[in-house]
Order: sequence, then C-alpha cells, then structure tokens
Amino acid sequence: MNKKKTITVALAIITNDQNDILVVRKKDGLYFALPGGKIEATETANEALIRELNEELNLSFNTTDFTFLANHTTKAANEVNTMVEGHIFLLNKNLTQTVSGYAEIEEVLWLSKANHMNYRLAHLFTEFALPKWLSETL
Ligand SMILES: Nc1nc2c([nH]c(=O)n2[C@H]2C[C@H](O)[C@@H](COP(=O)(O)OP(=O)(O)OP(=O)(O)O)O2)c(=O)[nH]1
Repeated sequence: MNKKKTITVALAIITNDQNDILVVRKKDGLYFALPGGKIEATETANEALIRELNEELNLSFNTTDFTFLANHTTKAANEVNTMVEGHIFLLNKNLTQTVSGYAEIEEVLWLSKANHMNYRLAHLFTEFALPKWLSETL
C-alpha cells in the first residue's frame, strides 16, 4: 500500500496593525505559507517555532509571545504524496517591524484581505487560517 509520509511543523500566524498576515515563499516553492518549519526530536513545537522564525526571518521571540491555536493536518505544499501536521500558534501582539527573508526564504509578503486572492497559498493556510482571518475569529 502507498502510505503517505507526514511532516510535523510548527507555524505562526503573525499580523500587523492593518490585520494583514505574514506569509513566506521558499526558494523553488510554488506556494506562500505560514512561517515556521519542522519540529526536531529534541524540541517542543513552541521551541521549534521560535528557532525557525529566527532562522527564516531574523525575528526574536519568547515562547510566551505565542498562543497555541490548534493542530491541523492536510496535504503538504510543495511535496508529493505527503501530509503536513501543523501545530499552529498565534502571535499575541501585532508585529510593527519590517520583515525580510533569510536562509531558504525567497519572498516575504503581508497578505491583505484585498490581495490574498492573487497568490497561491498553501493548503494549510486556505483551510485553517484564511476562514478564521476573513471571519475575524482569529
Ligand atoms: N512553513 C510551512 N511549511 C509548510 C506549510 N504547509 C506545508 O505543507 N508545509 C510543508 C512544506 C515543507 O515540506 C515543510 C516545512 O519544511 P521546512 O523546509 O520549512 O522546514 P525546515 O526548515 O525545518 O526543513 P529542512 O529543509 O531544514 O529539513 O512543511 C506551511 O503553511 N508553512
């Protein structure tokens, strides 16, 4: 039988004062996705998130800056025959600083309610974050 692989990731929903959401696109990636990445065996989801945000965006946070929202499992973006299990966290305050991408990040974008339909978004984003954001229940 063809058993699908599952990748476990920690992801952040980060907003600014305009209630835009921060999304990133990796080099060679087709989809914009929530920032974050794979959880290593030695760390909690929250610790992985802090590490990944530092590596990808050079942002420094404490674990208490985030509230855990939910786990959501769906089809992985950019990977064949793979599922992704996202541990999704919300940043407790709006981000006010300018953000740039580092390491494997090609593009960083503030997604607005006016422009989100113009971008190809990872399944996890469209299934989990988008409906909550649009209905203002984040
Ligand atoms: N960051 C992020 N990754 C996602 C989302 N949806 C989704 O399927 N993925 C997939 C894409 C990648 O296969 C995987 C995350 O891997 P990654 O490459 O960001 O993680 P990493 O930096 O720890 O990985 P590595 O390449 O160093 O091994 O999860 C999402 O919304 N955000």
